[in-house]
Amino acid sequence: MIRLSKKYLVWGAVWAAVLFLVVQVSCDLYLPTVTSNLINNGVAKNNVSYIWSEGFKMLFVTFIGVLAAGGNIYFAATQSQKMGKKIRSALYRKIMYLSDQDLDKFGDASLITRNTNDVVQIQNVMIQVLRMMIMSPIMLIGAMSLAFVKSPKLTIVFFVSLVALAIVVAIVMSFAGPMFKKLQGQTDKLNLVFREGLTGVRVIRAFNRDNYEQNRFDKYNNRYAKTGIRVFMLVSLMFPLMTFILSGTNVGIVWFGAKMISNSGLDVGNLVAFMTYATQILISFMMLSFLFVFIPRAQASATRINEVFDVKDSINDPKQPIEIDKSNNTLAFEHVDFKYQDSKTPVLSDIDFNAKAGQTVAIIGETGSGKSSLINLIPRLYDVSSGSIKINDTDIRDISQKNLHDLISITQQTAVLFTGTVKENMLYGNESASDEEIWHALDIAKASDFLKDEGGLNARVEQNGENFSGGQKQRLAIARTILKNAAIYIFDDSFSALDFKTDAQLRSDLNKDEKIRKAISVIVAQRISTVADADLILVLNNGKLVGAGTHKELSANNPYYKVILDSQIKKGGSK
Ligand SMILES: Nc1ncnc2c1ncn2[C@@H]1O[C@H](COP(=O)(O)OP(=O)(O)OP(=O)(O)O)[C@@H](O)[C@H]1O
Repeated sequence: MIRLSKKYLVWGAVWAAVLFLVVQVSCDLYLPTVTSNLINNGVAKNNVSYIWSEGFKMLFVTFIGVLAAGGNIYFAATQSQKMGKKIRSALYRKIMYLSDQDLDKFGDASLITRNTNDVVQIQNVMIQVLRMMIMSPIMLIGAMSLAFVKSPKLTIVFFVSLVALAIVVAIVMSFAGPMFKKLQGQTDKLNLVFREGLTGVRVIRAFNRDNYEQNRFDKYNNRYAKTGIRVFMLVSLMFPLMTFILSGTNVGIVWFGAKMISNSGLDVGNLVAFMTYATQILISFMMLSFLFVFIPRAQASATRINEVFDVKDSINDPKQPIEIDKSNNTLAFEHVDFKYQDSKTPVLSDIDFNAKAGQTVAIIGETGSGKSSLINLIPRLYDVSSGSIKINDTDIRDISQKNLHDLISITQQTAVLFTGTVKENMLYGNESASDEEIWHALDIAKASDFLKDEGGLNARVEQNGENFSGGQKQRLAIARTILKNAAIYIFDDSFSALDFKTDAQLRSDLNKDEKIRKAISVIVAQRISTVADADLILVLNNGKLVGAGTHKELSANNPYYKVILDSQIKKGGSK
């Protein structure tokens, strides 16, 4: 937490909070002395004018104390909230740049909890730290010194109470700390199951698994509630115990104080002041104790947040990047091997091919043969394990990621749309595109007809594009890809959701587009009809390149291609 505080607190504001607090505590500490004077010199001696003047003094000091408390609360509240805002924002930025591998490692649900619930824990504790953690020690030391001045003998009473309080706090803390850590982990699990339930709600209903999923959710919910009940019962136990010790202390002070008064060893006013100091001391100690119980919870959250910040970027920019522009580009895979971090066997082995501007490369192969893995290497979503990928004879690891991403336009296997309007989604591909250019891209992607009925470019896109069908979403994603001015266009199984006729029409229109005709297109597909026109067809089998050539060449002499071709002809596929 110290690390996050150092980075995200504005120290000028923190000092202002401290300054206001010092004023507030000074006022609080001065008040019992004024009370004691008022009783000893005013009430006991029947001096009405002294009572008035001390009374006004009390009001004035209280007023200043209230103002100072307001100032402190203002700075403490704004600083803790701003700190939360900055952490959330920095964490979001970090998450956006995490490699796919690291995203998989944390999981979506955990990253969401870290950026919401964990940050809130820190925020909540920080406001208390900026008040109690500073106020309590000052109050504790100030009240103890002043109480000691009033009566050194009576001080022994609350020393005994302090030891009792310390024992209670130590016991509670030792149990509560680990429990709070466990609670945060269980929040992750609960979010994960909830998220899965939400996204899979249709599947759950279709398979009649409502009860099964409900039980799964209840299992984690019960675990979370059990830990929560235990830890909060434990912490709540501190209240009555502390009140008991506080009351015992007051009884002890009154008992010994009364004896001292009867022996003329103490004034009544001093006893009243002493009791107020004793209450201040014990309350400060209690506040400090509560903080020490809640700090471990925030510390657990801070550790989880720092885990994300500490992830070293596995995909790095070169120190001296080579700039590549978009004209007459080439793309080459040179003996590329690739293996996912946690898997033992390589997903791709010895992939080798070349393409130049104006050519279309198609990749075909059965499910799981490595097609998506291959194309994910081009924008460096993952880095090759060995070999190299080159654009214009330059290794893509020697190009800045910004430059590389600028060269590439990609449609992923699952179309991703963002909440907003269709136009906003289209502008993702090209911020400065005119409406005319957008309609041109939508025309090629065969998305304009249904869009006209939906309200044109201003049609709403709901969360995950759920107000569009799978095929419509896919077409919008294709249009966005086309709209971008790129050197390499990648379509990962993007045409599978289209019927044969639309698929053929779309590819034919794609080839007519000036921008795309001059670029390299990489198409992943399952259907022979989609890949048949490509300049180079790569046949993948189990991560190995088992065929490369044109449709004509491969149909004549490649057994793997022939198997796919035969199976599709038998099924009634075209070509
Ligand atoms: N993130 C990942 N971590 C570990 N293994 C993965 C990951 N993604 C894919 N794989 C594995 O890599 C292999 C190739 O997967 P890939 O998605 O590249 O195949 P594909 O040919 O595109 O399949 P499909 O036609 O079904 O889309 C599969 O065995 C898969 O289990």
